[in-house]
Amino acid sequence: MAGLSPLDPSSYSRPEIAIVTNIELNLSVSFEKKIFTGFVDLHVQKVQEGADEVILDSKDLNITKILETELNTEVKYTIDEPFGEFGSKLTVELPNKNSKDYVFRIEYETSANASGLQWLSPDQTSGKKHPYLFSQFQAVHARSFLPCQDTPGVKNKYAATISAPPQLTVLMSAIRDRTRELHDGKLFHFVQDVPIPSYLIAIAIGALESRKIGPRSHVWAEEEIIEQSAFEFANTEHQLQTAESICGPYVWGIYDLLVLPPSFPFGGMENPCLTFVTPTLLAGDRSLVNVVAHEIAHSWTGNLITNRNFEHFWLNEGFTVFIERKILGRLLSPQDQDFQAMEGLAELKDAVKRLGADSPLTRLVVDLKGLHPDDAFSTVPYEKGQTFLRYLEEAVGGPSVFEPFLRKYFDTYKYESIDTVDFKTFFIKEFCPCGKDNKVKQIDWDLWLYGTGLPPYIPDYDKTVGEISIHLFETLSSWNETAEPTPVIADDVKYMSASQIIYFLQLVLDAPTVWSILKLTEIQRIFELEKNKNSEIKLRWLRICMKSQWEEKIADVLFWLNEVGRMKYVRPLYRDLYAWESARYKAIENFKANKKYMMHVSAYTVEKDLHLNE
Ligand SMILES: CC/C=C\C/C=C\C[C@@H](O)/C=C/C=C/C=C\[C@@H](O)CCCC(=O)O
Ligand SMILES: [Zn+2]
Repeated sequence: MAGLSPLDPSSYSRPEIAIVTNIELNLSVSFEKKIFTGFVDLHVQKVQEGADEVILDSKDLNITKILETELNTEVKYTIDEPFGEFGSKLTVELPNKNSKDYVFRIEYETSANASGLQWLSPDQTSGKKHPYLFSQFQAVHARSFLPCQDTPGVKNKYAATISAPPQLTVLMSAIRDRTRELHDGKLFHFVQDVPIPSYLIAIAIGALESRKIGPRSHVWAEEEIIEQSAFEFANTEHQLQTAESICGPYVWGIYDLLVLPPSFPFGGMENPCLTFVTPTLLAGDRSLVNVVAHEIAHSWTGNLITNRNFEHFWLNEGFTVFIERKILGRLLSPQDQDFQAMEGLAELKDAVKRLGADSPLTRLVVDLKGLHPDDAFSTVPYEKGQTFLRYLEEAVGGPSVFEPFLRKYFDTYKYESIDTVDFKTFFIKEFCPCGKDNKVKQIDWDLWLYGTGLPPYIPDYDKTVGEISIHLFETLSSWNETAEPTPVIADDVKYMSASQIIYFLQLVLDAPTVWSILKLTEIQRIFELEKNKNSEIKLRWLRICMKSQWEEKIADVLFWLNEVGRMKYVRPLYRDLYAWESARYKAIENFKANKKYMMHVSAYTVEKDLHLNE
């Protein structure tokens, strides 16, 4: 497929011929031009005897010169025509040299429309005084920031020197080493000594403040939300210690959080040493910190052991959700752990319904040949993946057997990139399915890994925590609102947690019947939804309103769509508006007007949701 690798359908790079072993970036930022300029030193090792080129990924990069620094000679290179959203193949000639090792200095600049970078003007920030820049490189956007082997099958240490205007702070997914004042700016130096895949390189530059929230953690944000952020994430160290008690030592030194502007496209991104989070987590009551537990879990699953390519994304995400819920189970209760899984299952059912039960994208291991990872993304690898692991855990005898296995798995494959067959082989070796009735022997690996639709087995989750939501849903479902007085008062629901309200709303959203606006008005009143700051509640509430075609609420939806860029919220709401014929035009006009403020990945996917590219 247009020169893409047989080992990774999302990358041109061929590490089996010559591999990048270390990255040293030296860049300066221009907010005026929305570009980075400078060079990167790529250390390259010949793998195949007789190899005469190293193949890299690049996207919209303006490369001006490539030098081999030890020979101090300019080398020849070619940049192929871009193919779809994958960028261009960059082939660099290996000069004739006796040793296997090379250092290439690539002089280049990024482009103003780099798909992995989001540039904000001062008026798009909270402080309104300074510009802001942040990155989101997963799955394959690192190539729009630097030429590299942009496949998770290759892991590198990296160092970076970044120069920026004096009022701004640069942060990266690495240890902050030192800062130097220049006459016209500041120089920031970073070191990441644990090998990571390119998608975990990350950068943010803005007028940032920090607060210490634990012995190895700071939270970073613009001044306007720093106190709120410090409050929301105050329990981070507790979560980290709980994760360590499950997974083993945390190897990354620091665990900082950066609260980004609202256009950040995901809930969180597990950038090492510096998790990126959306400000939609700032609920004011710490009710959405499960996302932080998720990102902390990635410190082992995804960041230490990494999917070899994105066809095995469930190895990153299914394991991470599974560990996230174990952390919450330890911090809250086993019943809460199961409740979270029930909520996740409801989201999985929604996704399977939307994609179609026979869609290849509902498989745990997907085929990405010719398909961009951003187009394959859904909750399936997360929730079907965690369900599979829960099933495996039950099959081998429960957590007391499975957790020591997990620690051995982490220890065996740490710092490596693996695929599903590696995991299966390791599992089978550990739990030798010898006996006839052995549950391990009965595991239908092919059905789980390559079957479409919902998981073949759904665990019998403890329903204690969800009972109140189910009861409320049933009461309101059977209420004849035109003839009977309301069966629920605010007192009945005042002790419901945010998660219980979310689950109740999810049940309403998934109900086969459409609830009347009268009934919805009642829900709005008893939960005081107009005042609620929890974004998961808001998402479900607004989706319910769209399902019931509550005309007046369209304005609220559009307002929120223009405020946040988190795809988990923006995509379903745009799809809902599109599905409602009389709201469709408004949705399309709104999107066209606001597209320029969205990050590439959000605009790219919503454009498809609105069928604008057909
Ligand atoms: C089977 C899917 C195959 C490949 C998809 C891989 C990457 C897709 C790309 O779009 C990037 C995803 C990045 C995700 C980052 C964070 C998520 O865990 C957030 C989840 C949603 C949210 O809470 O907002
Ligand atoms: Zn994740």
